[in-house]
Amino acid sequence: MDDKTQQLLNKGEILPLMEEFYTIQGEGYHTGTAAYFIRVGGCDVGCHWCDVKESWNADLHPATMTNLIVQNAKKYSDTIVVTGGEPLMYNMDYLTEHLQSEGLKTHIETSGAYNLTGKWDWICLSPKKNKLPLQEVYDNANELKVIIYNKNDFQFAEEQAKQVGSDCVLFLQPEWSNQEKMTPMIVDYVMNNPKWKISLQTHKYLNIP
Ligand SMILES: C[S@@+](CC[C@H](N)C(=O)[O-])C[C@H]1O[C@@H](n2cnc3c(N)ncnc32)[C@H](O)[C@@H]1O
Ligand SMILES: Nc1nc2[nH]cc(C(=O)O)c2c(=O)[nH]1
Ligand code: SF4
Ligand SMILES: [Mg+2]
Repeated sequence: MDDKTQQLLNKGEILPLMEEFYTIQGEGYHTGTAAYFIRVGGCDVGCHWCDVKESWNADLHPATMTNLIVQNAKKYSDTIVVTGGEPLMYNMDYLTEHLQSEGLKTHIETSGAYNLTGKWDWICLSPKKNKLPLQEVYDNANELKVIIYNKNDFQFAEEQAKQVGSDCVLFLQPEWSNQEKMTPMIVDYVMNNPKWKISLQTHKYLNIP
């Protein structure tokens, strides 16, 4: 990458764009709400069950002018979900300032493992054991969405819940490949521990992106 490109990337004026699509938010607090998704490439967190491993290598995704991403997004929806990959590997200030100045709501899906940049109307924090969130992301999370792959993850979820603010909405979401096994356990867990809610990947049941 040349110096000029690197500088634009550092300022968030370009971003490696994997895909963008208009769909229904399938997960968490805003489930059921129409939203435009911007998926940024690049992630080094390495979740073995990640459902978008194609996103991990940023070099495979074209550096795209952030202004163009914003001008396109505003044609589709008032609500923009920025996801990845791990969007906080990049400076999100430029993208979110321009989305908000167009009157759009900015939502993020993040592992919280990198500095919190950007101005967000909603932060969904999905913490990962192999690269824990930074304190500033815990402090600003609007929802905590812990993925349940096995029984040990309930303990991890409780530890993570201690780190977020008292208004943060708490979700347990079954890992997709293991959901037949874990969903009944999550149902029982939520009935016994009603501070938690269950989140399903409803877009996968609906066969939409
Ligand atoms: C693909 S990640 C991208 C954003 C960010 N890297 C993160 O992990 O939050 C988007 C959401 O999908 C969740 N997710 C990824 N793979 C999953 C799977 N196999 N089953 C359930 N949820 C999954 C993540 O935990 C996260 O909440
Ligand atoms: N419909 C839909 N909802 C989602 N919520 C979070 C997603 C993500 O991959 O970040 C996602 C996704 O990929 N599709
Ligand atoms: S942090 Fe997110 S994108 Fe990265 S590997 Fe884990 S689930 Fe996938
Ligand atoms: Mg997804």
